[in-house]
Amino acid sequence: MKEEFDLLVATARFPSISIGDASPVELYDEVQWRESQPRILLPELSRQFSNYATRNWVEEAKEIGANEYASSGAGNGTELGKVYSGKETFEVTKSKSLSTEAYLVSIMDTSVKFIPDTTSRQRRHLEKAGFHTVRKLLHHFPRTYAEPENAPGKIDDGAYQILVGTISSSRAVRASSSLSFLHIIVSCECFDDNGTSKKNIYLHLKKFFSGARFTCQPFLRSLQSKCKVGSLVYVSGKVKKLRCNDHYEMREHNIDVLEESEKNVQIHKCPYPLYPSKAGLKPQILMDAISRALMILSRDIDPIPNDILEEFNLPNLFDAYKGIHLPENLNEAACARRRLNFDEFFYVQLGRLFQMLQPLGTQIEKKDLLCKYKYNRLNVTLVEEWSTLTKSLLSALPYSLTSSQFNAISEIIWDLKRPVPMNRLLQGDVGCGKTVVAFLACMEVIASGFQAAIMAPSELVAFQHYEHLSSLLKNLDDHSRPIVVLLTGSTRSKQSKMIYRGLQTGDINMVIGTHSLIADKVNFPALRFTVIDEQQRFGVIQRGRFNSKLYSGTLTLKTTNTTADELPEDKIYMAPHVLSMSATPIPRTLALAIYGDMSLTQITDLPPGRTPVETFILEGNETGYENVFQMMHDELFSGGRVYVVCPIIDESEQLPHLHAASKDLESISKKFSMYSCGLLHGRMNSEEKNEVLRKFKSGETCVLIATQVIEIGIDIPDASMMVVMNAERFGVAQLHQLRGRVGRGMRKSKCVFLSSTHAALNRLRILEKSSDGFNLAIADLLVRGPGNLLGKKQSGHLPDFPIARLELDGNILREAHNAALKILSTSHDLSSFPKLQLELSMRKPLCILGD
Ligand SMILES: Nc1ncnc2c1ncn2[C@@H]1O[C@H](COP(=O)(O)OP(=O)(O)OP(=O)(O)O)[C@@H](O)[C@H]1O
Repeated sequence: MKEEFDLLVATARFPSISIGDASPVELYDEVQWRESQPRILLPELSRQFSNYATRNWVEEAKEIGANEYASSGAGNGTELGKVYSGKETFEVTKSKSLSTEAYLVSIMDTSVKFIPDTTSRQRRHLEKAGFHTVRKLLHHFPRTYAEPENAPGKIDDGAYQILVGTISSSRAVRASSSLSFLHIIVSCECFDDNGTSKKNIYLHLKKFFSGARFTCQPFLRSLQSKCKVGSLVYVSGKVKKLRCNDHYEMREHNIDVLEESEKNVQIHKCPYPLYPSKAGLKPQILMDAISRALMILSRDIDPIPNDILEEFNLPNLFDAYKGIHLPENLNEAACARRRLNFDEFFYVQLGRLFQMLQPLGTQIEKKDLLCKYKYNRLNVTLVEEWSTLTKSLLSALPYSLTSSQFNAISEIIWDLKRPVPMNRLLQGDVGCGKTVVAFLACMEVIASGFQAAIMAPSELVAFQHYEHLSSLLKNLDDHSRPIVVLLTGSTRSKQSKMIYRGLQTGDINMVIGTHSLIADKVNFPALRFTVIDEQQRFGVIQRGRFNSKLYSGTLTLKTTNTTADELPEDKIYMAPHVLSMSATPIPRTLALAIYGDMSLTQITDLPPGRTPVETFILEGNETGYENVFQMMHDELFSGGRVYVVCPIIDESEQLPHLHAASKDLESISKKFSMYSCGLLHGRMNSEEKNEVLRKFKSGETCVLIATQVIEIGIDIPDASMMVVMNAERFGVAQLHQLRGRVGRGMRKSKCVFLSSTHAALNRLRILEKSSDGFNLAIADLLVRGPGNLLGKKQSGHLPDFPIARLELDGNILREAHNAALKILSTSHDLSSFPKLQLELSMRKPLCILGD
């Protein structure tokens, strides 16, 4: 009773966001919070901090808490605790009541005005720069540390260096009526090239200001006064030798001027944090505010229980903040970074898993789901238990499934039989055979009397899937063959209307289409299974819209062997199972970060008989083209078929070096006049595109000149060679996708990437060395970062990790995932961890939870 009341006081008055059926997640809003609080804690806090030097605020807070809550009948147990105050450590009494715990956690979210010795002017400046709360301020991390003791003794031309020195000249110069610059020369003591004797070197740092207002004398004087001659400074940047001996330019520099008082104190043995400035606030001011903010923290602020900290070998949060801002040595800073990094991942994982558990009804279901994640258990339904329809399609296939395909489909069917909606990502390299896995899963759902839908990323792919499935279904008996239709933006309106009606009445069992499937007018009374092909091409909202489909109509389903009347009522109102497919293999780490709540199935092998595509990286010069044309000639002569991919459709005056598909069609048709050539690009309508592809598939055309419309999903097993013009314009993952359009049949295939710049050759060479999409994705992740690898739509939903680097911190992410699972296994609704509950609501994973 008491605990409930305390938690309410601490949290319940924040504005909140509701996500789906989950209970509202509260948002911190400083102004509203302060205004709406019954003024139990904050005015007192304010009083505390103003008398900070002489008074013990935690003790008082406890007293206040005790007095306030005594009137509400709450008693408080007490124990001895410690509060860090910079130089001193106070022995204090600490309340064990939940309210005080919550209060200690919420210290992080109090206004910066409660930081000791903060003037109202400082506060205004901090708030203007976005530092409204202590948390915001403490999360402004140093970009690096200077170590005066270990400062590099030698100048390394071309390297990024941090040096300590004295300003020997500082000039603010008006260069023209609209341009000025500040030229600072810093003198540093360094070893000479032999490393024997010391000498003075001079670093030139220049900063330019453009605009008439930056050329006035007061401005120039103030610039100069900020960097006075004789000031001690840390400078960091790229060092570049100048002509004059011992003079160097420092590019992309940062300069930290030490205050007079710091001169003696700060040239200490500890690493010196170098902060990025923000909104005009000098690093020095930020550093000062941060070190004062650290004083009001105590060891109790850590919401993560001790056993988790011990298990994952993490420092306490208080030590982590201290360690990142005021480290004694670099090891301490690294350890602190690991903890803060862990937190970034942990709360995202905790939030997602928490949200996933919310809709589940019983404790058993919740436990079962968590166990599944925890032990990565492979739950499968054996072939014998598959429906007759699924088994019939399996026997109608012209090949046998690979073992990975078998595992994938058995796992999916197991999920389909659960009452909990599946949310699974099926990953596999290009051409590994994901589509047939999806088809088989659809049959299982249809056989149990429900509807299935496949949403493809383009009309071309939707059409191809439709043709592929229809050709497989032809081998089935008439009476068991389900009704499958194609619905895209190009479907004629009369036909569309019939399809809408068929879906509504349940006459149609399955629909393949594009995003037109999620249009409002499409009603699926019994949609039980949705496949989203190339899911990264769809936005999160588009994907999510399928979930609402089930509720949009009354059920009057007619299927081959079940009627609506026979369907159990309780099953009707479930959101559909979702299988997302992706051929852009995302490294597991990244998948976990984005899809913390998704199960992952991977197809790891390719159908038998496939040989790796031979890859050539060539420079697009005369010799390069001669070689390529010779290869094309040999390929066509021996009966192969060739794709030529160009980055643009029509020639462009602005980009004359880019190959245009329409222009290349002319030149290639001339060069290979014995063979017919086709053209495919995004401006053609659906019918034209389908016709061009049909001709290429049947061999009527042997060369297909196309833009990157063919990048996804196109499946023509007889295509045996690809030439990509201006390959430097594409990312590695994209080129791998393109290359995946060949080598899909038994014929040995080759792929040539022509780069019009010499510089890009090295980047492309990785494709020569590896044909494994996962390796390439990891390489791409390291080179271009997660945002580029995932593309806009997905990276927009990538949580914001200010300190963690996904490409490097995969292990910590996995640990954070396991820790979140452990916590939720102990308490499904986090009721045993009120501090965590509060912290989760205070943090900002809400945009992510909104997925
Ligand atoms: N087990 C198998 N044995 C032989 N061929 C197979 C097998 N599974 C699928 N295929 C064939 O391999 C080709 C590629 O399959 P599919 O289009 O399903 O691949 P995918 O994984 O969806 O590829 P992409 O990601 O490039 O679209 C198809 O022609 C398909 O018929």
